[in-house]
Amino acid sequence: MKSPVDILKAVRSFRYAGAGIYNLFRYENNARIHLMACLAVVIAGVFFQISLTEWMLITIQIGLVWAAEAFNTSIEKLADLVSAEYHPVIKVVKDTAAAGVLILAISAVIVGGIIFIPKVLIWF
Ligand SMILES: Nc1ncnc2c1ncn2[C@@H]1O[C@H](COP(=O)(O)OP(=O)(O)OP(=O)(O)O)[C@@H](O)[C@H]1O
Repeated sequence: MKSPVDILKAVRSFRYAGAGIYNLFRYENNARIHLMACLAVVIAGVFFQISLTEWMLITIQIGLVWAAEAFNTSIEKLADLVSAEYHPVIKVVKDTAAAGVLILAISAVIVGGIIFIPKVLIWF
């Protein structure tokens, strides 16, 4: 009887996704900026000993921004393949995909501000 779950296929999918993550941080400038911002937030989280709930909120925000960056990069690559020349529709496609990243990045900054600003203000 054929197994209902193809483990090898799942492992291969993980490998492909891993290659995607590697390419994202290796070649995409914005993804590297988000990686550095993430490291800064994790260091700040450890320094200020933030709560479990705050860690969960920050983890969700980081995941959302990275996922948006991955989708944005994927759309950009596909758009470049579809039309290397300037095209007004490609402009809308790329600008809208970038807007998705920006919206989630702003939300991450707001959440980070709500968590960290009161902790910094205690010093003053
Ligand atoms: N083929 C195109 N047709 C129309 N506008 C384009 C085209 N390529 C890029 N653009 C415009 O330039 C902007 C930047 O596009 P680009 O692909 O260089 O993205 P990027 O964010 O600089 O990413 P990367 O540096 O990773 O390639 C787009 O948001 C869009 O406004």
